[in-house]
Amino acid sequence: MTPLDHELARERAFHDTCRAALTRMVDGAADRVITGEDVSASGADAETLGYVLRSHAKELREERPGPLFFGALDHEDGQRHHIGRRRVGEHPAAPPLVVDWRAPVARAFYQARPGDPQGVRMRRRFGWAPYSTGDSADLTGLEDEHLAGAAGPRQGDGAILAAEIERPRTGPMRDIAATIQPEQDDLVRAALTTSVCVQGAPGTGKTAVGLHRAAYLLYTHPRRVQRDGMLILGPNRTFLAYIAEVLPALGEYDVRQSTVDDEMARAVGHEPRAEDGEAAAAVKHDARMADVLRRALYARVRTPAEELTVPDGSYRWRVPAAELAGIVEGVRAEEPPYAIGRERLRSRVVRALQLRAERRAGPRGTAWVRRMERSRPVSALVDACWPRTGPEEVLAGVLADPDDDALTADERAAIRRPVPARPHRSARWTAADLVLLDELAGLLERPAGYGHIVVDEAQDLSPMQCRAIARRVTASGSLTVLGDLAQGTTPWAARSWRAHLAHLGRPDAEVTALTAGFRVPGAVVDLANRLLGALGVDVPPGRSLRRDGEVTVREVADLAEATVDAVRAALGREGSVGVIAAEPDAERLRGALAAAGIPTARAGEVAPGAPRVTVLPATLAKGLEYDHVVVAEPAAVAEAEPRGLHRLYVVLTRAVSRLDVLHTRPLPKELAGPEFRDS
Ligand SMILES: Nc1ncnc2c1ncn2[C@@H]1O[C@H](COP(=O)(O)OP(=O)(O)OP(=O)(O)O)[C@@H](O)[C@H]1O
Repeated sequence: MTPLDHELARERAFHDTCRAALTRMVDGAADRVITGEDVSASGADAETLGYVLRSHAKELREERPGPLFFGALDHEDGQRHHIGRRRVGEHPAAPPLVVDWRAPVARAFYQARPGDPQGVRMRRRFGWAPYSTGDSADLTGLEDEHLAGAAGPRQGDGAILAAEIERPRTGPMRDIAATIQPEQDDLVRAALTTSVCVQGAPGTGKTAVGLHRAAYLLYTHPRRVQRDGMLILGPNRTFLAYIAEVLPALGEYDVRQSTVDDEMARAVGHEPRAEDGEAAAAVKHDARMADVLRRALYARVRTPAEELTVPDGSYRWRVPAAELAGIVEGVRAEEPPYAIGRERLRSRVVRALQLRAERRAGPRGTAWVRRMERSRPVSALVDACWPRTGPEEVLAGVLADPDDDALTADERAAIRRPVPARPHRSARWTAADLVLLDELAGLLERPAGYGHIVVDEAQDLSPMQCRAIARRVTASGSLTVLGDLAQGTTPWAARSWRAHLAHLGRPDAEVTALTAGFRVPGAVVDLANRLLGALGVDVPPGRSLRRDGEVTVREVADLAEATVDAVRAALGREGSVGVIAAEPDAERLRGALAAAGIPTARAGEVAPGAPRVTVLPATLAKGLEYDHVVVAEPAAVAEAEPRGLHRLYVVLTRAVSRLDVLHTRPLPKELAGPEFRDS
């Protein structure tokens, strides 16, 4: 037996020990589940405790089977820690067999290096068979890195890390807990109160960082983050389906994952049932709309023309119009949410009545105050000066007559739309209208916030969408903003992070650039980077950490035929295949592949058993990745929309290993250059 075999045998035996302990943990958790009938605590408390324990037991039971650790640290003080996706230990107070990757003691696994060993003598990485369900026999390799002290020889050459980075992709996105890199770890473990912004070239791990940061914060601040809630926002449902498995794999099940559009629809209680033209959408998403809406709402507030008279038994209390006007102006100047302003006005008016009453007739109690507040004259005054209203009514008014100097005549014309005065509930709102309704709802009442929001593909948000997100963060909460200015494809996409962060309510958040790419091979990065100069943004170009990669760029006579051939060839290798084209081409190519007997999936179909080939329109490619990508007719992708070159940049950078670019028409000139050969 070689020393390596001996170590592997020892580690497999330890894994068996951990597995047995985990089984006892699962059984123990189930045994500890109680209900209101089992304990003497008050019914509600027992029910809450029971719920928590039941949830914990259920999570443990439903945990996906897999290896229980991926690394280990030998510390200079002689301690050894195995590190895995979750803690394994039967007794909460005793040292665990496996430490959770998020625990402070695990940090050195990601950060220690020869010049700065952080008390670590040796770091060990374990190699597990692909798709292992956690059978100890699947532990097939280990690599040791001696960082300090009596340095022994390094076993392995970093192949375990490289294999993890270069592994073929199938199914949904996976977690990267085993291989988080130091610069990623800094972002993952930033303090809860710190809002971070990551400008990352394609495939640098922005999404991965955001999801692991979410898991880290939930582990490190369970009470605070769980109490206020955590929200992950992605660009579309296809993307959400792709990332949906990552947090559960890290043991976190209670995180809301949504799109901005869905979040708006849920908040305002309407689905979008109409579409805006380009010009109207551009105006509605512009930051100036915030002022337009605020002015429209507060234009409803009026100063009273007459004095207030309230009968009270044999008395009549009077407040002169000038004093009432002062009260209204005073409340308005305080800029409370509109609904609170209404109640504040009511109580100040009653206070003015009370002062008069007490001067004449002695102290008035709470019951008197309540009676005055509900009295008809006071309610009529409040309704007249600070009328009750709702977001739909105000927006309908703005769209019917967008009479605000902040907008040009053309802009007013672009959004002018007759909306039935009543009932507003049945109006046909557009997606941009929902954002405006949400802005108004936020002016009427402060919404409940989340403790932390992770926003992916944030470069594509409009200023108004950014404001909607900013409103949803609690006063002490924070944001993780992830994006790439070069991948901005919406008409309002950000060109600078500073301005964007200001709309997100975090003008001072630090912007960190990630440039080391885990997805895109060097040859693909080189091709995509040819577009960068034409994209009008100042971002550092990405580079690749991968050693593999092939690119072919071919002019072909028949796009469908060439696509079928390229896909056939790709299917001879391992991994997923993505065929990406402009919308009408995508449908045509799907048909050609079907006719050739090649089944295809639609974007976002990640269920086991889904076909290996996905055909998708370029507009849905953002955030996704495939081992082999066939880009059909790049010129059509570039021409399909105003920011078509940005879209093409996104499309080209979806390839994990191999990229075929097929074209019948000339390539966009920005992409043309020296020919690519297989590398
Ligand atoms: N430290 C890492 N170890 C292994 N794989 C990694 C690491 N970081 C990222 N990856 C992998 O690289 C791929 C790209 O990551 P991710 O999708 O998070 O990048 P991104 O910056 O969001 O990309 P894009 O902007 O193109 O959408 C994913 O498959 C991810 O799992």
